[in-house]
Amino acid sequence: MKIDDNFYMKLAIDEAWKYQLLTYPNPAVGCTVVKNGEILAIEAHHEAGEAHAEVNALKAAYIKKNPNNLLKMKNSSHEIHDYLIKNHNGFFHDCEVFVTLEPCNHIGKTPACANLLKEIKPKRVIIAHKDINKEASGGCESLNEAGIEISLGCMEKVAYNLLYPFIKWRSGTFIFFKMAMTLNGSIDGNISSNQTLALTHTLRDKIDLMLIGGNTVRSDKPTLDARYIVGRAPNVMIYSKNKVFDNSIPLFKVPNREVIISDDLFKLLDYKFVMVEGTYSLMEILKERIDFVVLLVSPKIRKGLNALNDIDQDFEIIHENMIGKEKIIYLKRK
Ligand SMILES: NC(=O)C1=CN([C@@H]2O[C@H](COP(=O)(O)OP(=O)(O)OC[C@H]3O[C@@H](n4cnc5c(N)ncnc54)[C@H](OP(=O)(O)O)[C@@H]3O)[C@@H](O)[C@H]2O)C=CC1
Ligand SMILES: Nc1c(N[C@@H]2O[C@H](COP(=O)(O)O)[C@@H](O)[C@H]2O)[nH]c(=O)[nH]c1=O
Repeated sequence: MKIDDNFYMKLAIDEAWKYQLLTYPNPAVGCTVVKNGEILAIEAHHEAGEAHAEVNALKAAYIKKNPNNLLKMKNSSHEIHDYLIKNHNGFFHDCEVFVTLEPCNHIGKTPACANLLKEIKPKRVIIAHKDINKEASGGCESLNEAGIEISLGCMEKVAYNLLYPFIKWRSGTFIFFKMAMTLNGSIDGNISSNQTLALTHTLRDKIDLMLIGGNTVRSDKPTLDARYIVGRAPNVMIYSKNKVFDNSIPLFKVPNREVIISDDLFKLLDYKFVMVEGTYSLMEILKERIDFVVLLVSPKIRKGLNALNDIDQDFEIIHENMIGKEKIIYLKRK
């Protein structure tokens, strides 16, 4: 394996994927800090409002070499920026910072990363993808003006898939289709581990709308809340022609949530971030509208409902991660 810019950037990209979709409305971003060939930190942005990937990585890199430093106690992005600007003492001058997205150049919920980098002056900043958000872009120019060497476009195509949800929800609607299955394709009953269910519930907590099929509501009698993480239950649209449901089904009883029963899929375009929980009937209907399929694969083989359907669709695997002992696979339609 060649240890080059692509190698370090891939580490940053993989770290960012661990938080894919969880950073909404922000993009998922990762960052690797390398000092004279030694990897000091591989970090990511975890959640909107929290520190950006660069800030987490610069903090971790500094602490790696200064383990008992006060910086350990600083958690907010503002505190970390302030501390590093005042105390870096040239620590980063021989560092290379690999970041999957152009460092932000504006003060939003957190201070500008480009400003922090200008102050601590790393040897080089390597960027995979330009920021498409006009408000936050301009980081490259700003670093250039400060005399910091920039390399732009390292693994840009791979980073594009990472950035894709952000690109879609900035300009319209991002729709992903989540499906849990066993290794042999069974989709009924309890499939996922508690850790994977917690991820599903974290996603439910983040989205603007969940879409679910009419039959699923009748057969599963679901709740569709975010109880595993004590989060916010999403608004739900039940895709239905029939439109007749027993209103004792738990999902109708969850407080502070809207339930729409509709056969109008154009309604999805009123929302920015939509999760579909479904299987093959719904996938067949929605396949042209779906941006990502997120498959949660449990390492079990068992008797159950399988893929007996008419769907015929090829996909590209754009990423895969483990969640505990289960696998999460991200797919894009070919
Ligand atoms: N493993 C997993 O992750 C999941 C498993 N499941 C399971 O999989 C099974 C199948 O689910 P899934 O494949 O998602 O599909 P569903 O059977 O839930 O969805 C299809 C529904 O879409 C509605 N529909 C179809 N065509 C139209 C149309 N032209 N206009 C309006 N509404 C329409 C119908 O609702 P109506 O009949 O009300 O008209 C139909 O019942 C479920 O029964 C459930 O048990 C479900 C979700 C996730
Ligand atoms: N069984 C299963 C899923 N099933 C989905 O969750 C719905 C039930 O939600 P709730 O009533 O809130 O628990 C069900 O109708 C289907 O959409 N999802 C997963 O991630 N993993 C699983 O193992």
